[in-house]
Amino acid sequence: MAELKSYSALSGTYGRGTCIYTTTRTSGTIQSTTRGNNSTREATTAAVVLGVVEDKEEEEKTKTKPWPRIHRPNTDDFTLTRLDRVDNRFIRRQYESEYRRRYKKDPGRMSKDREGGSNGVSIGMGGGGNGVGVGMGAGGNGVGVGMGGGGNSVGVSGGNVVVVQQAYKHYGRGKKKVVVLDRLDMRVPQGAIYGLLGPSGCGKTTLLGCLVSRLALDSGEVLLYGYPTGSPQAAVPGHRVGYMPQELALYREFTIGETLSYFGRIHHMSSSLIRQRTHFLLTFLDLPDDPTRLVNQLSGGQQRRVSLGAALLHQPELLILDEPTVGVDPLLRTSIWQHLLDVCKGGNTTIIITTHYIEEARQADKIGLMRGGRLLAETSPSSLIQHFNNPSLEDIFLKLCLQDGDKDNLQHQAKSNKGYDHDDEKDDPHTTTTTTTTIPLPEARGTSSELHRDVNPSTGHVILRDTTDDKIIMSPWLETSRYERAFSLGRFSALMIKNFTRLYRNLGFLLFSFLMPPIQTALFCLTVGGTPYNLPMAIVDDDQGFQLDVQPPVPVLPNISLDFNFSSMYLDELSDRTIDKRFYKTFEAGYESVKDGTTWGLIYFNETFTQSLLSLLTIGSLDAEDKEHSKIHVYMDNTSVQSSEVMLAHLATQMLVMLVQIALILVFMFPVFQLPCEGNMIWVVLISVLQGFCGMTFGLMTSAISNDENTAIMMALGIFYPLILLSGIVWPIEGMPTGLRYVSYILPQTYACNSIRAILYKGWDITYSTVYLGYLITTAWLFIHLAITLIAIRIRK
Ligand SMILES: Nc1ncnc2c1ncn2[C@@H]1O[C@H](COP(=O)(O)OP(=O)(O)OP(=O)(O)O)[C@@H](O)[C@H]1O
Repeated sequence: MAELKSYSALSGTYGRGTCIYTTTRTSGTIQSTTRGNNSTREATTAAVVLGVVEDKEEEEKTKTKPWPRIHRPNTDDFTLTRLDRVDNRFIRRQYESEYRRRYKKDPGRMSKDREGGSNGVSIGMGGGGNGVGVGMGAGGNGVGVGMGGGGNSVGVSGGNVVVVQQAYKHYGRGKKKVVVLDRLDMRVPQGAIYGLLGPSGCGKTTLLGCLVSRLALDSGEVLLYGYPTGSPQAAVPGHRVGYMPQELALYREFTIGETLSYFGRIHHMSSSLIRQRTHFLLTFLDLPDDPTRLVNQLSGGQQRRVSLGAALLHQPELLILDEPTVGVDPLLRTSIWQHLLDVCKGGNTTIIITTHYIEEARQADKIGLMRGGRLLAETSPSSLIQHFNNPSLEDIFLKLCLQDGDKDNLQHQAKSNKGYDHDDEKDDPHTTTTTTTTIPLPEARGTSSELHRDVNPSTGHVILRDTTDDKIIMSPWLETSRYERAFSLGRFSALMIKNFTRLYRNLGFLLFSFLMPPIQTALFCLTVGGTPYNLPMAIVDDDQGFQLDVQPPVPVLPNISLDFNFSSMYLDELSDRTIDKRFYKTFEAGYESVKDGTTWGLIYFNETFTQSLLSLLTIGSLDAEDKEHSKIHVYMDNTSVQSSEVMLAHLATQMLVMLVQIALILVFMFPVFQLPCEGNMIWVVLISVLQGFCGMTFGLMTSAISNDENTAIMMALGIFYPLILLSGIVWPIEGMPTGLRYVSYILPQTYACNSIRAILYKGWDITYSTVYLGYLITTAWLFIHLAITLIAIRIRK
C-alpha cells in the first residue's frame, strides 16, 4: 500500500475537482488531498499510474459555496501548483506519444483499450484507475476521451463537445509580451449555443483560432469531441466544423454561387443539395437574388453574410462564428439568432458565437464572459440574471469586471507584500493562480447528459447516443479518419475548379503567365549572344613584313623572294562589320584615341611581328624577343584605370541599379498593388537592400573564382535555381525531406523570406527571432561571399 498526496490544480478546473496522482508503486491506495478535503481511492496498478480523476466530493463542496469565491493562495500552494503543472504536461506528452505509437499502427486496437482499462499496458483509458500509465477519469467534467463506454464508443465527457483546459497563449516577447489567454477553462455542452462575450481585444478571436487549430496554445489543451483539436479524429479543421472567421476568408473574384459551390464540394455535398442550400441561404441571409454577383462587388455587410453562409452551408456539427452579426441590421440579426436556435434544436449542432452585443447573447444556452484572457463567469444567462437580480447582462458584465479589477489589485498587492516580482511571474504561466470564477448555478442545457459516439464498423457512420434517455441521434457524417484521410476526387475537383476560376477571373495575371515565357525568351535571344558590330578600334601597324629568299632545288632556276606580312593578313580577316578599323600612324596617336574615347581599344603590331612569328613557326625559335614581338598587342579602354577602380565603379553602378530596382519593386508591391504591410516598412527596405548586396557579392564571388565569363554565368545559374527551390520560396520547407531542410535553413534566402513574411503579415519587428535571423544570416552570407572573393583574388595573383 503506497500513500501519496495529490494536489488540486490551483490553476486547474477550479471547482471541478480535477486531481493528478503520481506513483511508481505496483499497487496501492492513493490518498488525494484537495484543498483540505481528503479522499481515498483504491487503485490496482501496474508499472506507473498517472491518473486524472474527478473529485465528486470537491465538486459537491464547490456547488454549495457562495459566489464569488476568490482563491487566495498561500506559499505552499504556489509550489504545489508548479508541481502539478509539471505532471499535467508530462501526462499529456506521455499520452500523446503512446497514442501515436499504438493506434496509428493498429486503429482497431483503440476500441479494445477503451473498454474500461487494459491491464499490463502502459496506457489505458477507462474508469477507476484500472488502466495503466495514463488513466482518464470518467464522469463529471473530466477529460473527454474513452470513458467507460463499451464497444467502439468514444465518450464525450459530460456532454461537453468542446473542452478547453488551462489555455495559455501570449504574443510578443519581453516588454512587448501580451498574454492573450491566461489559463482559461471552457466547457461547451453538446447541442448548446455558447455565447463568448467580452470587450475588444480580450482574446475571443485568439481562443476561436485555437479551437479550430489555426493557432497553437503555448500550454493547456483543447479537446473537441474528446480528441485534441487538429488531430484527424477531431476532424477540426474539417467537415465537422463550420468556421466563420472575423476577417473575411473569401475569394473575392468568385461569385456568390461559386463561393458556396466551392465550399459545398469541399464538404462532399451533392450538386442538388448545394443548389438547395444556396437558394435557402441567399433568401435567409438577405443576399442578392442573383448568385452570379461577384463577391468583390458586394458591400462589406453582404460579404460577411456570404462568409456566414459558407459556414452554415454544410450544416456542420460544430459552428464557430466570430462576430457574425457585425454590420447586420437588427431585423436580420434577429433572424440569424432564430436560425441558430432552430439549428441547435435537434441537439446535433453546437454553436460557439462571439459578439460585442452582449444583450443579444441572452438567447444563448450558456455564455462565457471573457476579460483579459480569462472567463469571469461561465453559465446560462438566466442563472446570471437570477444571481445578480439584474435583467441587464451588460450591467452584470460590468459588475464582474469591477470585481475582477478589485481582485487583480488585491492579488497584485498580496504579491508585492510577499516580495514577488510581478513581471517574472507573468512570464511563467505555471506560477499564477487561476482566477476563473465558477458560479454554482443550474447547468445550461445539455451539460447533464452523457453522450457516446458509436461507429458502425461496416458503413463507417457515426451514431450519437444520449445515455441518459438512450436517445439515438444519427449523424450523417462518416467516421472522421476514413472521411478525412482518403484522397477525395470531389475535393480535388473543387480545388481545381477554384484555381481555374481564379485564373480566368484574373485575366491580366493569366496573360502575364502565358506571355512572360515567350517575352523572356525573345528578350534573351535579342540581347544575349548576338555579335557586337561597328566597334571603333585604333590600329597601329608597324609591322615591316619579311622577305624570304627561297633558293630553287635546281640551280638553273632563279632565286625567288617571298613577301610575308602577317599583320595585313590578320587585319584582312577581321570583319569590317564587327570592327570599324581606324588606322593611326604612331602608337601614341592610337593610344590617345583610346584615352579620349574615340576608339574602344588599340590593336598594335610590332615592327618585327611577321619576322618573329615566322621564326617561331618555322624554326621553333625560343628567343624571348621573338616571343614578345610575335604577339598582337591589344589595349582596351582602361588605359589609365586601376583594377580596384574598375571593381569599385562596377559596385557603385550595380548598387545604384539595385537600389532603383528595389525602389521600383516596393512601389509596385505597396502603392500600386496594395499588398498589406503590417510592420514597419524600414525593415522591409533594409532586408531587401541586404539581400541585394548579398546577391552582388555572390556575383563577385562567382566571377572571382571562375576562369572566364561563361564559367561564371554557368556557375551563377547552376547555383541560383537550387537556391530558389531549397529556400522555401517555391514550396514550403516543411514539405522537404528532413535532411534537405537543414540545408535550406542555412541558405541566404530562407530566413530572409521568413523575415519579410513576418514583417509584412504579422507586423513583427527586429526583436523577433524569425525577423532578426533573416538579417543575421543574410549579412553572414554577404561576408562569406566577400571573404571567398578576396581569397580567390589572392590565389589567382
Ligand atoms: N498576431 C498577433 N500579434 C500580436 N498581438 C496580437 C496578434 N493577434 C492578436 N493580438 C493581440 O491579442 C489581443 C487579443 O486579440 P483578439 O483578436 O483575440 O481579441 P478579440 O477579443 O477577438 O477582439 P475583437 O473583439 O476586437 O475582435 C489583442 O490585444 C491583440 O492586439
